[in-house]
Amino acid sequence: MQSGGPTVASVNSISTRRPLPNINQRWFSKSTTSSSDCLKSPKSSISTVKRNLLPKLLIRPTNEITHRLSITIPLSTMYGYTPTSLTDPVILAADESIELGTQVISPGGSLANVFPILKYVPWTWTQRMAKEIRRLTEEMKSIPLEALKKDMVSVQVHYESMISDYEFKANGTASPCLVGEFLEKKQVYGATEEEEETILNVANTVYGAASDTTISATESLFYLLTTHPDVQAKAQAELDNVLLEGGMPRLPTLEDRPSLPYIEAIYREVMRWGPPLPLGLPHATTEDDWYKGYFIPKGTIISPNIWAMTHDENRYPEPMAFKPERFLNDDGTLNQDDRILAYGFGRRVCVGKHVASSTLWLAIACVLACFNLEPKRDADGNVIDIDDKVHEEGLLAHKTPFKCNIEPRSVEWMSLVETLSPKNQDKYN
Ligand code: HEM
Repeated sequence: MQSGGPTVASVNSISTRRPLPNINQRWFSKSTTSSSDCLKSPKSSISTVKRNLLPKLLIRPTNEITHRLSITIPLSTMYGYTPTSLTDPVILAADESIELGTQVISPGGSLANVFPILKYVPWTWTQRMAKEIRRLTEEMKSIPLEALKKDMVSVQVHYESMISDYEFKANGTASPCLVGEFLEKKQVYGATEEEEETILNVANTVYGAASDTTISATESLFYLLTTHPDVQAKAQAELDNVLLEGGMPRLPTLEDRPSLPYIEAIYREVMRWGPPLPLGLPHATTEDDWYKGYFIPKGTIISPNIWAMTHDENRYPEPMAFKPERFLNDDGTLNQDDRILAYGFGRRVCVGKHVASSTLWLAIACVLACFNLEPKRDADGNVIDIDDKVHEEGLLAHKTPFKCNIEPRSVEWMSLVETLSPKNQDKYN
């Protein structure tokens, strides 16, 4: 548990009656340039990081990598669906729907948040947005659902007597997924329309909640590692100690997590430095309240200023600096500051925080084990400066794009990564 950090009380202290605490302009400056067991299981995180992240680092631009990692996990755990590219129709519909949705729910993002009566007036901006979001949400649901149903039909024909087994696809390539599990049980036990609707809505919520947040954290991760070679070197020394067996490398797994305190400290520091939702998600009070002399009427929209909490100078001196060491004791063990405020608080805390934590930890450990990251150089060999700007997209913060080189650390690591490439999967599995 966290020791003496910001509490839920400090969350309540921010009301619409009072200006938000002095949040750093960088997050919001428009002028910047450039469930089910599926939710608890780290398995999807492991295979996605290994198959979708590492081989791609050898060949793809980083923005595609961060998207691929972050989008594939929720889509595969919910629908067993693997998008083929960043222009996959599910991704396009989701991107647009999430962007419009976060605009609408942002405090001040819509007049209807201030004057709720406007929700009922047809042809207002909010009404039109809501209609468009509904259309896009239907697309996000129906495309992967139809793909999954097709696969399941072939299962019925092929494996009729094994319908209650976890073999969803005739070709056997799909991992178990929430919607598939439901459809399978429905064939055996039946289900009401309402139950089906609920499951599909859960799947959609997870996809919406999991993708952009993980993308944002992964962007911060790549930026911070690229600009901090000292942190990379320290982390790689720790990883080599655990992962090199007889000189031969192996990839990290979640079982290694307790043996790698510096990697854990990097995870905590990335989430502290760049909380993906700097102002959390807005909530409304259910009754009148007083806090430190401020009256907060029932129905007030409250935004927890997570960014201010993770950049509290008293708690985190030099808060803009990236220093994983702030989470370590003098003897190199982890300190007690293990509450990741970026996931929110209380009853509505992020339900996917364990999936996110496993995914991000594996991404940090695997990337650093296999690669060195450094800023790109121009034709004369000079380092191209990387700015520290971050921009907002709805409620989410994203690092502005930057260029970096991602090089395998050695021939041995490179060969290991190549074995994970999809074209080699059959050979090595
Ligand atoms: C870096 C990754 C992530 C961050 C920083 C993050 C952060 C958050 C935050 C701040 C909230 C709002 C909490 C509140 O209302 O106080 C939230 C809610 C939620 N998150 Fe996450 N999240 C992440 C990843 C995920 C993943 C991977 C999933 C699903 C697998 C997920 C599913 C959800 C859901 C369903 C909610 C709504 C919970 C509710 O309202 O009861 N999130 N998340």
